[in-house]
Amino acid sequence: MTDFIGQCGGYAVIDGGLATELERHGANLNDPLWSAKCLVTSPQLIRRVTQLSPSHIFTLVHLDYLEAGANIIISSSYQATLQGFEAKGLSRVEGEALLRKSVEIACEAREIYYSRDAKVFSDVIENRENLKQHPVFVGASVGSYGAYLADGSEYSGIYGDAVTLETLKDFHRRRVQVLAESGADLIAFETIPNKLEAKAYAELLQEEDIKIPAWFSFNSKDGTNVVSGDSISECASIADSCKQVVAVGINCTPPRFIHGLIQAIREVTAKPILIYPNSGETYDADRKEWVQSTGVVDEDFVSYVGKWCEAGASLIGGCCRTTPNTIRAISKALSSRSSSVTTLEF
Ligand SMILES: C[S+](C)CC[C@H](N)C(=O)O
Ligand SMILES: N[C@@H](CCS)C(=O)O
Ligand SMILES: [Zn+2]
Repeated sequence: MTDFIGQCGGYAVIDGGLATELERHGANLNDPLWSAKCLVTSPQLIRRVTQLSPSHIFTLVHLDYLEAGANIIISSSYQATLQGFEAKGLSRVEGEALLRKSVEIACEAREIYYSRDAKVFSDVIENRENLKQHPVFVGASVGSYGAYLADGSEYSGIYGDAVTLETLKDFHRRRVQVLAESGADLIAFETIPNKLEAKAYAELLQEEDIKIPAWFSFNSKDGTNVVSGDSISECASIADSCKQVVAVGINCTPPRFIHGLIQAIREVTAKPILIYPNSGETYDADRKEWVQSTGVVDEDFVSYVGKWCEAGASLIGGCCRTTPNTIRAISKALSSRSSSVTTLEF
């Protein structure tokens, strides 16, 4: 991850809200599968389908984020679980295929992005040796058990005593195995709401000898602890102790809480720190809608970026309710701090 960040110029840009963009393009995510519903019903909403007629051009979310400057795009598997698919009547084999599909869509978007960029560059630049293009990783999203519950539990982290370490490991095991073999560059464990789930992920990575790296990203609603009330230091320490974890951080958390959380994480790990906050709005899990009043506009969001870098973050993006515009602005803010770009071999 450190090499990748170096290739990105010292700071890597993570994409923005995926579900947010699907909704903006008309998807109704009021479903237990939330954004993963589109994997079952309309993958074309997530993958750009470029045909000759402009009326057939669908907005493709991954590609929009790449064009906005993202170095890491995160697959649509956040709420894609084998158990959730089975509840919809899909077989285990079909569910595993959909998990792979979520990563394949992101990898295809990266290919389209590279080939388009190559075409644009080759039209204007004769010497291909000089072509510069930003590197891109695909992260396979793993949302928490609370995300699968589809009741906003990833913002409480309270699962009850019946849910043990073994419950969580068994819940995630096959999904993690499938995603690890999907062609993704890393597994993005996102919106981790408590210490128990972090421990379950760390043990799974080791027990299953997962061959691709992972990041652990927690969420907070007070700037001091993760949402369950567990200490961010303890959570980040679990990530620090796991050899497959190559970055640790915070996502889907209001921007105003991020600075202190970066400082707390830096005290317990030397691994790269990632942050991709949400807009600061609140999620109404019953209505499956965001309450707009508490959010910040892109300008305010981006005004934090310099301070987050100074506190130690080196991977920065956005989560729910952020858009390609947010990511474009982050990319611009980071490029003024970056030291280099890579040369791409076509
Ligand atoms: C990150 S939250 C907005 C995802 C959606 C939630 N798990 C739900 O199903 O309501
Ligand atoms: N990768 C997910 C995170 C939800 S918290 C998304 O952007 O929809
Ligand atoms: Zn989010």
